[in-house]
Amino acid sequence: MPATNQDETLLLHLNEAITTIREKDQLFQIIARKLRLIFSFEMMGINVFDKELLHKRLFFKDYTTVPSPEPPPPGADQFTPIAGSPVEQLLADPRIQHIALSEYVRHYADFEPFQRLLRQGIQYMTMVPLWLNGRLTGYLILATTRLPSYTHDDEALLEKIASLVAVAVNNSLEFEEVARREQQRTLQLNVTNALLSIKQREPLFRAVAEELRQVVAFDYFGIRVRRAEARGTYEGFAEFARPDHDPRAPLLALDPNRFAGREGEMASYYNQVADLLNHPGLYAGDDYRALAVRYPAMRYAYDEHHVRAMLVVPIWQRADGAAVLTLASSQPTGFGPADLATVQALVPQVALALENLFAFEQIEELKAQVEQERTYLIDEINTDRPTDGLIGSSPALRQVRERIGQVADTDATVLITGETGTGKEVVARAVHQASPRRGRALVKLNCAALPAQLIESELFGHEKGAFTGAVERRIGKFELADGGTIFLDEVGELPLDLQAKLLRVLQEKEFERLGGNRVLKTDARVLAATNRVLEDEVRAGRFRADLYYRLNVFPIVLAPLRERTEDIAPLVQHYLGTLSKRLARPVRAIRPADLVRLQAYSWPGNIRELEHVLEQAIIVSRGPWLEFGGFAAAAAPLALPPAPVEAAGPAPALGPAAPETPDNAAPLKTLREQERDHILLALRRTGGRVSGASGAAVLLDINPKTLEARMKKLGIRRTVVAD
Ligand SMILES: Nc1ncnc2c1ncn2[C@@H]1O[C@H](COP(=O)(O)OP(=O)(O)OP(=O)(O)O)[C@@H](O)[C@H]1O
Repeated sequence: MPATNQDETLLLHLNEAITTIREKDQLFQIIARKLRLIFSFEMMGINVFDKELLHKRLFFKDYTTVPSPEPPPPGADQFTPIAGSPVEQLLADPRIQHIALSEYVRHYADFEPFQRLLRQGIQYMTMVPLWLNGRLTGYLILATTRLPSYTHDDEALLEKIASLVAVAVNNSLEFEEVARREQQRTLQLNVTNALLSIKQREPLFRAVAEELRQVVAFDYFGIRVRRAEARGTYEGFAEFARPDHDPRAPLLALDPNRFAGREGEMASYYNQVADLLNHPGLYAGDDYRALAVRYPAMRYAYDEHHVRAMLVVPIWQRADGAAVLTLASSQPTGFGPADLATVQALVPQVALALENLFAFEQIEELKAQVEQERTYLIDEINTDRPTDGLIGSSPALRQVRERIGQVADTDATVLITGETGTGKEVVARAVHQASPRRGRALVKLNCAALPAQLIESELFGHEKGAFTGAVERRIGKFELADGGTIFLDEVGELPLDLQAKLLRVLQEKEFERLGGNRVLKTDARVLAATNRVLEDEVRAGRFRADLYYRLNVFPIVLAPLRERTEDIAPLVQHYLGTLSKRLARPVRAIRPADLVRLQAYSWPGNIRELEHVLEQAIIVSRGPWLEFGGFAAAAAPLALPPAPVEAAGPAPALGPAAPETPDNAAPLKTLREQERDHILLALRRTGGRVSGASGAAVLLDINPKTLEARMKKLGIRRTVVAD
C-alpha cells in the first residue's frame, strides 16, 4: 500500500532530523513530537540491547503527556540481564507486538518497571523492534492509557519509522562511545598530570580520586595493598570517602577494635574475599546483596556503610603482594559496565603511581637511614677527640702544616705515616677541614679493627642477604663519604684481596656492594694512614706495590714526639687546660723539673701517651703541683743501674704562678736520667752495639738513627759504654 503524503512528510522530517541533530535528547524529543502528530500515545521509550542480546537498558524516555509521571529510577540506564525479564519472551517473536500490562503483570508480578507504568496509568504498550543491518538492537515502545488501534498501514509505517530510529539510536550510541573515550582520555591525561606533579601518597591519590569522580559517581575510593610479609591482610593504602562520611572509618576495612583478641577471625574474613579481589568485578544491587550474605567482610560494608554496589579492579597480583582498587556506592545501580571499563583503563597508571610511591617511600626510608648513619659517623669522628688542630711549632710540625696547606684543596690521595699516637688522624682531619669538602662528611674506617669480610662490607656496603647476618641492606663508607673524605686508618693492615678492591676504587672510582650486581660510583677523597713502613711491607709481599704507589701520591710524615721535644711544652700547656676542664679539676702548675723529665722521656706512645700521663697526673694531684708519681713508675719498667746524672737546664714553669719549689722531687730520678740509664743498660747488654740484629736499637724497639740521636743528646758515647 502506497504511503500517504503525510507519512512521506513525516519520514522526510525524521530523516532530516536524524542527519542534522547531534544532541541525543533534542533529537529523540523531536522524533517523539513528530510521532505524536500521527499516533496517539502518552509515553515513548527506547530500549537497547547489547550485541549478545544478553542485556538491555533504557536508552530514552519521553513521558511529557503521562497523567501522573514518575521519572525513571536511578540506574535505569544501566544494563540489566534480559534473562528472566519480559523482554526474554518478546525476543522469541521479534515483530511488532501489543501488550496489555494487566495480563502481563500476572506473569511478572515482581517486575518493578511494570508496576511503575501501572502507577502512572499506563495500560498498553506497543513494542516495535529496532533492526539494523539484520540485527535486533532494541525496541521502540509507545505506551498508552487506552487500548490503541493500529491498522495494518500504521504498523507498516511504524516499521519504516523504526528503521530510521534504529539508525538514529546507533549513531547516538556511537557518539556516546566516542565521547566516553574522549572523557577517558581526558581522565587519563589528568591522572598522568597528577602523577607527575604530586609525590606524596595522600594528595596524589586524592587527586586521582577527584579526577575519577568526574566520570564515575562513587561514594568511596580505596586503594588497598597487601604486602608479602602481611599474610593476606590488606592495608588501606589510600582511602577516600564522600565528604559526608565519617572520615575516621576507612569504609571497607573491618574495624580492628571490634576484633580485639579475635585477629584470626578478622584475617579469615579477609582471606575469604581474597579471591574476589583478584578479578575485576562489578557487583551491583542484588549481586552485591548476595556477596553481603556470603561474606562477613562485605556484610560489614553493607550494614555499616550502606554499600549497595561495588567495583573491584586488581592493580597487580604478584609474588611480593597485591594491590586492588575498589569503588563503592550506596546506590544499588551505582555502577555499570562502562564504569568498570573506565576504571580498568586506569590500571597501568595507578600501578605506575603505586610503584613510584613505594620507591619514593623506600628512598625516604633509606635517606633517613643514611642521614642517621652519617650523623653517627660524623659524630664518631668529630667528637672522638677535640678538634683543636695541631699544637706545636717544632720544625718537623711546621713542615707538616706546610704540607697540609699544599695538598688540602686538591683531591689528591694523601698517605700519612708516623708512629702510633703521633697525630695521623689529627692531620687527616686538618686536611679535610682545609679542603673544599669540609661541608661534607669525613668518614673513618680503621682497617685493623675488623675481620676481612666485615671490612669489605664496611667499605663497600652489602645487599640484604649478601652473607649470613646481612639482614638489612647497608650502605658502605665509600658511599657515605661521597662528596666528602674517607680516612682509611691503619691501611697497612688491609688484607691482600681487599687491597685489590681498594685499588679499583682508587683507579676507577667504582665499586660494588657485597652481594650486589650494580656498579656504584663514588667521589670520595681518600686519606690513608699507617704506622707501618709500607716499603718494607711491599718488599715482604704483604702490601701490593701498585696500591702503595696509588696511596703514596702525597706523603706526609709525622716525626715521633721524642724527635720534636720543642712541642712538648706547648702540648702540655694545651692539655692541662683542656683536660682539667674536662675532668673538672683545677689547673695545677707543673714543676720545671717535671717538665724537663717529660721532655727527656722517649714517648713510645707519642702524644697519646703524653695525654694519658697528663690525665693521670691531673686526676691524682691534690696539692698545688701536678704529681707524676705514676708516670715515673711507668717510665721505668726496668731496674736501671746507677748512672751519672746530667744536670737538667732550667725550664719555665707552666700553669698558674708557681709556688715556692718544694723539694719533694728529690727521691725521684728525672726522665732524662731514667732514659739515659735505660739506654746505657741496653748498650751494656749488647756490648755497645747500636744497630743490627743484636744492637740496642732492637732491644729498645726504636730506629737506630733515633737511638744515635738520643745518645748524642744525652751525652752517651759508645766508647764510654764499651769500657
Ligand atoms: N699536634 C697535635 N696537637 C694536639 N694534639 C695532638 C697532636 N698530635 C696528636 N694529638 C693528639 O694525640 C692523640 C693521638 O693522635 P692520633 O689519634 O691522631 O694519632 P695516630 O697517629 O692517628 O695514632 P694511631 O696510629 O694509633 O691511630 C689524639 O688525642 C690527638 O688529638
